[in-house]
Amino acid sequence: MPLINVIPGDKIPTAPFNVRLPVCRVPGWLLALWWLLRGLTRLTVLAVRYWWLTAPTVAAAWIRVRYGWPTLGAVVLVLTAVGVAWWRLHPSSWWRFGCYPLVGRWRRLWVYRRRWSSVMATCGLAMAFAGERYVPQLLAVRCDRFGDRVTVRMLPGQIPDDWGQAAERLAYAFRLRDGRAASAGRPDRVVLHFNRRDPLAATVAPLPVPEVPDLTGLALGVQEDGQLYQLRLAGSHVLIAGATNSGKGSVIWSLLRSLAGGIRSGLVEVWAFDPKGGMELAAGVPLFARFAYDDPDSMAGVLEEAVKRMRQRAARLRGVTRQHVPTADEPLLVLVVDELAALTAYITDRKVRDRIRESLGLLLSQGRAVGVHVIAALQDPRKDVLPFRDLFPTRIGLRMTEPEQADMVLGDGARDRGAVCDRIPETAPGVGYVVLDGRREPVRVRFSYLTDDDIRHLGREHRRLTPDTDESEVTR
Ligand SMILES: Nc1ncnc2c1ncn2[C@@H]1O[C@H](COP(=O)(O)OP(=O)(O)OP(=O)(O)O)[C@@H](O)[C@H]1O
Repeated sequence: MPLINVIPGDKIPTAPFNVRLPVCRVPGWLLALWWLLRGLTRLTVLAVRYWWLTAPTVAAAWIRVRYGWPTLGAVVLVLTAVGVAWWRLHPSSWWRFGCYPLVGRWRRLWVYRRRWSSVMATCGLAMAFAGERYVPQLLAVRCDRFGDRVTVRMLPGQIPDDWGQAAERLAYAFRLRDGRAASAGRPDRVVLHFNRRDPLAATVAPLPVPEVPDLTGLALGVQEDGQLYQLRLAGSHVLIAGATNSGKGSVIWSLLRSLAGGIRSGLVEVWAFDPKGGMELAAGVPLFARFAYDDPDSMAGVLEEAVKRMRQRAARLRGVTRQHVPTADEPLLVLVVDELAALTAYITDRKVRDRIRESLGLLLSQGRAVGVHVIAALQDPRKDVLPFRDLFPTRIGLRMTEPEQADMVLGDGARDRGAVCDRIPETAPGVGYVVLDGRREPVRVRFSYLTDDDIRHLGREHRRLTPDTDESEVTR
């Protein structure tokens, strides 16, 4: 038995009452006094810990004894009126500072505290050491409109990934459906996110188009915590993976919309490839400098032109700068490919396929520094379908059909850390997971959705202003 208990968890006594028979005779009254004192101390601790319950109860009892029922009724009435007035006049502060803190305390006591030890044991998060049992400590519960954020102090030896794997079981144990774990500011803590309602249930309307696109943060959608999701295109290529109808088109169009200001001014040049016959991208033709579809041979030719342009640019910039800065003379070149696998795997003509693969490999490995970026969507992320998966620094995982596909797209262990792409319902197109800089756990995002009218309107409002803009010329 160690001399000092070094485990910072809640210790569970092996039996409800640890009564040890005294070696010497202790008088019965002393024993009774001892138990009474212990009971009183425990009661005081509970009264202080749950002051938000005990303080109003004591105050109500005192008013009732001192002034009688009518006064107590009047005080309750006034407090209710103040609450209602606050709610009507300033609902956001009422929810934030009045309601949710109280609901959080109540849920901590009633939902979590009550079942904590048993749930920790049944979900495999409790441990035994030196004959004693320990459970992780429940530190705080915060509520908002969508669910609970539960902060826990982990036991030594546990990491947030252990909690990520158990998160769904924990959610069900606490009678909720959706759970995931995220690391907290301190290394001994983990935050469990349990949702009652999905914050991303509603479709996200198209976001405003900035005059000058910020390539370090293009706003494409909304994150689960309500913040805008901003994608860093500078120095990156983007891979969008998802099953059919998962909303890949909405990611592409959100991206094109955020770039539209630059397309109009000539800072950004988009070359679009739509191997599925032009169905997906045709509505935005006025935005594109090149639009290749249908014929694999011509698409291979356009890709080779892009490689040529990249090489010329690299030769010009060599020794001048290490990162290209877009100008109207030398714009950012963005290659958008809908269904990349149709170029890399499904083409039967081997020669054409090899030409395409070679060009793509060169663009992906050498394009970033010289302002040539590839944005590609695909359904099947397996390596034999997309050999250059690892050359895409930014990856987006939408709804997928197999659990292991999340790891293929977002990196090993992504699913255990919460990217459950296979669990995204078919009723939530445009919802996906992304990995943000400096965040271990993938973040759930909903991308904005542009209808065909929105796309046509975008094309009209932000069509390229350079003199060569002519749909018949740019469409191949
Ligand atoms: N972000 C979104 N928000 C709401 N609904 C969306 C969103 N994205 C797509 N949808 C809906 O889902 C349907 C399919 O979307 P989309 O065509 O973008 O999927 P996809 O993954 O590109 O499919 P495919 O692989 O067949 O081309 C759309 O017609 C639209 O109704």
